[in-house]
Amino acid sequence: MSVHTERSSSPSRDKLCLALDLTDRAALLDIVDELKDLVGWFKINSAFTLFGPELVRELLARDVRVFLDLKLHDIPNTLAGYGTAVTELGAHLVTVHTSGGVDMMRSLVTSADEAAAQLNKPRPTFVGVTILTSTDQTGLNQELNVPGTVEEEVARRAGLAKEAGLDGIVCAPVELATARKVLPDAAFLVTPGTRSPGVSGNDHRRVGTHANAIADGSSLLVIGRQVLHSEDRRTTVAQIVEEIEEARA
Ligand SMILES: O=c1ccn([C@@H]2O[C@H](COP(=O)(O)O)[C@@H](O)[C@H]2O)c(=O)[nH]1
Repeated sequence: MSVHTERSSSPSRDKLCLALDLTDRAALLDIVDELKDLVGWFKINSAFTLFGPELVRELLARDVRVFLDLKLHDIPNTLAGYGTAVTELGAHLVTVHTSGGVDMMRSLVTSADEAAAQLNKPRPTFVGVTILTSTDQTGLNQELNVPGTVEEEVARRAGLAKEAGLDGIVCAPVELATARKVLPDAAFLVTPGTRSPGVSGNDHRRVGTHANAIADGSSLLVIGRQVLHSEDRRTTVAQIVEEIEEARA
């Protein structure tokens, strides 16, 4: 089995993913061109709905890594189809909801492994979304009717991801230490919900700083609005790079 693992020469670039939550195709590609020397990964959701696989190919042609944030959640047979499709497309990283269960997640991985062997190319890295960073303790217990603490539930779902053969998980920065205890050392831990000190966490309910997330073992910081809404995107990214470098020192 081969999985996308290639690394660039800049460690901080490898740790940074820009969430391209915008639907203007030209503006989106301009931002990628503006920042791709500093940012190694670019994530698409709504833009994929609008512009589809062609957009993924356009990003891949720019020699950046593509995070296709599909947050898959369906029956195992349907997930098998996705496993083949995302491998054929060449996405580097794909999300699936752990709440769909082990059989569902395993079906994605198995079909992607088969497609990768057939096509002689790596399959995407698969990470399981544990609890969305917009969910807090009250939301988990009262609205979703899930007992226990958020941290316990993240650990439980990380265990399901491991059992299903996923490569890692998505969690809030505050759960990294717990997740690292449940998962193998090589697990790929993706953390949205990080910000520079003093910057608004927006709709995230479980947030942390970029520096703390790196120090606690995040594999990839996913950052959108702090960069997209800033007056000078390059300066903002350069400042985040500094925070990452300091945390790694
Ligand atoms: O639990 C999750 C899972 C995914 N996300 C995604 O991360 C980015 C965060 O964007 P910001 O603008 O930096 O808040 C966004 O694309 C989400 O879809 C998440 O936030 N939480």
